Amino acid sequence: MVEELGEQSERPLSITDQLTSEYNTVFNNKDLIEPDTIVDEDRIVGRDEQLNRVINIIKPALHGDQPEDMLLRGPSGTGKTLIAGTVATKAIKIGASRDVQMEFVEVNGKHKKSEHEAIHQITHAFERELDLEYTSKTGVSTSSRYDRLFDIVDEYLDFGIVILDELDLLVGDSRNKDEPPAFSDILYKLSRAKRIGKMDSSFTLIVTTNSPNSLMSGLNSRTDSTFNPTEVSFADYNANELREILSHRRDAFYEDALDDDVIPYVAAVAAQGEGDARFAIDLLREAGNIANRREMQTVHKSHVEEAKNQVEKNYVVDVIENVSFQKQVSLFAAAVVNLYGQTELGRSDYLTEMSAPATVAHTLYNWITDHEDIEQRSKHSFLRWMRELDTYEVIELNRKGRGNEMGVFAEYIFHNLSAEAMVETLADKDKRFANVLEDEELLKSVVQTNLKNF
Ligand SMILES: Nc1ncnc2c1ncn2[C@@H]1O[C@H](COP(=O)(O)OP(=O)(O)OP(=O)(O)O)[C@@H](O)[C@H]1O
Repeated sequence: MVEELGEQSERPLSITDQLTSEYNTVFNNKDLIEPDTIVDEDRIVGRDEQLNRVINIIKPALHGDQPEDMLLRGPSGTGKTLIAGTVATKAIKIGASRDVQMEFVEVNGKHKKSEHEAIHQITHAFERELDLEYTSKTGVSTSSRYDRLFDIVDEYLDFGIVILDELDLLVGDSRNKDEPPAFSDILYKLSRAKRIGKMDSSFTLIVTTNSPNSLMSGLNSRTDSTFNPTEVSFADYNANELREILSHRRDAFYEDALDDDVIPYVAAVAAQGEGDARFAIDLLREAGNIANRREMQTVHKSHVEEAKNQVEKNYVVDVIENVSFQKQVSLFAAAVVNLYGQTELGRSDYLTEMSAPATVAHTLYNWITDHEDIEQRSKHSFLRWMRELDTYEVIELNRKGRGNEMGVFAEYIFHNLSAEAMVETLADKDKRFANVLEDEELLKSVVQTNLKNF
């Protein structure tokens, strides 16, 4: 049957005309403000002390001596990876000119779920850098992955640099509570291999973390005695420093494409938050994207204002997707209380429609773990994870009095990202969360009964 098309509205321009029409963009060299670009030395602002320390630690490798391992500590976006990557890249170039064969690889603990996956990734990155045949991740034991890594370093390199970014996030979901986190085993096995001289060549570990306490307290005693890094601290940036960092990338945009107040404004917004240079750069890029979408030739302050919400949301989603499974279950429980408890929350004298009381969230945590046969951890652990999510600014932890000497209670507030968006994000990520949502009426009644009794 021939489909009746009916009367068609005139398309103003053909697809070809649209694709080939004039292309306007505010970006001259967008790469400069893309997330993973390692910029040249002359675009690094400040950080002289940290640069000097990292240089002095790496330098012995160029003379055949073993550098110490390093722990670069400090909040997100303060230049830890940038400094480590820039010094490593330069050292490799100098090494090549002196016949010292060096290579560096970087792996981020945030995106890795297990020790096996992380070691495979390191091995794979060396294989890629050295143009070697890739070996498979599956069907081989973790210890043979380590062996392959040590063989590569031994056979092809005088010296390897392994940057382990945000390593404290590599906890390893499938471990039970008595086992140390995955990062403890990784650090133990890598640093021990050097100690017992498993190879003729050697490597150094550069670990970066936002949370040195979680990292160091997660090490078991055997790791503690083999991994003794030199620590280098990175503080967050103030508005002036952020303005300088952004000004050094001004040429990412065409000459007249940025209003004069855009860079100072982006710097001020980022400084008010965490003093995070990544956030500042992301905000500037997103403001440019918005101007482009509107087909405007100049980025205005209003575009930054608009971009702010989007960038903040992306950050929260990124954290949620990458925290350990138990933290996700805890957050899911609290978000479910808020999402399905709106009626009760609205009626309450002490709570608001943006909150979820901690005790009810914990009851739901127990209910969800029973429902999906997930390992149930203590209330103490639940409260600790939620406190951590507060420090990552996923939720806000608030303590409130009920008045009339009825005591104080804790509540979680959802203002950066709605509880609904959190529930959706998690349900898309893991089918156990989607299962819990299947019987919506049951879930609602569990939440509401618990809120009534609160
Ligand atoms: N001093 C600086 N000069 C120029 N650019 C900087 C500086 N510090 C950070 N940046 C830029 O900010 C972004 C984030 O930096 P980087 O990835 O090094 O942060 P980090 O401390 O490793 O963060 P995280 O802990 O989240 O991994 C990168 O684009 C980096 O180039």
